[in-house]
Amino acid sequence: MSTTPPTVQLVGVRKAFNVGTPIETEVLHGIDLTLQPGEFCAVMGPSGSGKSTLLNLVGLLDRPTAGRLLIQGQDVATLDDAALTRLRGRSIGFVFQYHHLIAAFSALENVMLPMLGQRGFPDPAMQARAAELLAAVGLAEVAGRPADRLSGGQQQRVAVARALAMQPPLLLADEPTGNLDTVSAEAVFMLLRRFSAESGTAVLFVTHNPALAQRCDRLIEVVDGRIKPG
Ligand SMILES: Nc1ncnc2c1ncn2[C@@H]1O[C@H](COP(=O)(O)OP(=O)(O)OP(=O)(O)O)[C@@H](O)[C@H]1O
Repeated sequence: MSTTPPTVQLVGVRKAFNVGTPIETEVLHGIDLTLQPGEFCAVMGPSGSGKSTLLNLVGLLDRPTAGRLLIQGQDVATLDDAALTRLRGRSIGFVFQYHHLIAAFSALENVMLPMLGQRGFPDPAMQARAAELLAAVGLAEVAGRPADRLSGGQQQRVAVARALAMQPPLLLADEPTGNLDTVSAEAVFMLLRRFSAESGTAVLFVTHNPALAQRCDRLIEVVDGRIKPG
């Protein structure tokens, strides 16, 4: 019998940074966390508690100093940097507070970028998929407009469409609604919720907004580099 592995599993994960040889400072002190497919998990915690460090590890942008990290059952310690990059491109979408769109590119071109990264050349199917995603986030009318001529809320919705382009099993959202007004924040949140429910994508959603956090499937709190028991 085959069972689907958790999308993310951390066992005793620690992260220390070198802050001048030989001084190391440990920021995460043994994190245990399991995220199942389709689970939408809010991450809260004071500034500096280690939330972004945790997301960087789960997003394969950095490696733990100790402990085990598995993505869809695969222990990432067994992967070299090239394999890690491939796994990240295939499996993980990112949405940040500041969306990092390419200003001069149209909304459509920005959404096509991850697909281009995988294929290396544009094709009509890619364009159709990007247009479909923009329609799904309510931006069909502005698909051809350069990113820097969109409102903040529209830009963040483009960033969400871009993150979903590869249909990743895991989405990491670091304060994606942090710089948005209430109406735009609600639209982006609902979009992420809907996408996760429809596609079985597991989501880690860092937020300082307790009202949004309460509406997630689960809420974890990171305090001083540990997940608060609760
Ligand atoms: N590359 C690094 N080198 C040294 N220390 C680091 C590094 N990255 C993060 N830190 C430290 O790790 C701690 C946790 O930082 P982190 O950015 O993960 O917190 P956070 O919970 O995401 O905060 P915020 O809510 O303000 O974004 C902080 O004390 C920070 O200074």
